Amino acid sequence: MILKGTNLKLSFGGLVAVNNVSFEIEEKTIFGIIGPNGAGKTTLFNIISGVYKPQEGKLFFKDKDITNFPTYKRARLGIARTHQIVKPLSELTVIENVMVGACFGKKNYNLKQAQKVALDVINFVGLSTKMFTQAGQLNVAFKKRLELARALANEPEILLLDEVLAGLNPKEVDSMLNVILKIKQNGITIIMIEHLMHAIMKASDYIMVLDSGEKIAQGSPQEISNNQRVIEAYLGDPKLAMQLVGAK
Ligand SMILES: Nc1ncnc2c1ncn2[C@@H]1O[C@H](COP(=O)(O)OP(=O)(O)OP(=O)(O)O)[C@@H](O)[C@H]1O
Repeated sequence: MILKGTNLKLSFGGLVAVNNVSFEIEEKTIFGIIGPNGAGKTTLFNIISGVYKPQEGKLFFKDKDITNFPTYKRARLGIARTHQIVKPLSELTVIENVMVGACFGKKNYNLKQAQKVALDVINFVGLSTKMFTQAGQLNVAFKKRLELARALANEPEILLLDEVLAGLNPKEVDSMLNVILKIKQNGITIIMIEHLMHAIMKASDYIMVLDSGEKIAQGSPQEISNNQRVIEAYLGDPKLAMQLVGAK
């Protein structure tokens, strides 16, 4: 077990965004998180990465209680994330952006070491042709790869991917999925939030389903796509419900 949450709870005023959520994530697996809009997925990511402190519950990284650790300490432990809205440093080139990631990661790299890590990661995610392009000039698909590269440059043990497939065309989705599976093969544990049902079903070893802040199911992709409660949760969004049933 690399990450464990117990009875996590976080409210915004009267709204309980994450309610009594517990989970255990095994090392070197892909753990998918799905749920309708507003289910609490991003809030849970923010609790895991340390942006928010839960009002109740605890978070453990390899049995170490990290509930009160600030974000930078979690990054040093090896927890890195991408953001739903990609935020590159637009004026800087791709390689400079990734070097920033390397400098703030697990190890205290100097510039030369950071450059080496950045080059490796840029090759790995397929961004080498864009290395000297200003980040602000990239299209969405390349910006998503850059976001992934910046997180990988932290040399994480756990990588949190927040909708890295959103806005990509089917070919780009396939290509990004291949990168994600390669990251897993390299021994990194991945926790991913995704609305694209067939993609998360294909990639994940286990899936946790949230609805209105609560965990309503957890299981293999096949178990989840057969789960009556999950299908009902998605009925407010018939298109997603059909994808879920079709994703069996
Ligand atoms: N900073 C905040 N202040 C107040 N309410 C918030 C805040 N962040 C999230 N919420 C609310 O908490 C609930 C859960 O939001 P969250 O973004 O975690 O859901 P989500 O499952 O990630 O949704 P989506 O799939 O639409 O991204 C929503 O009702 C949202 O409006």
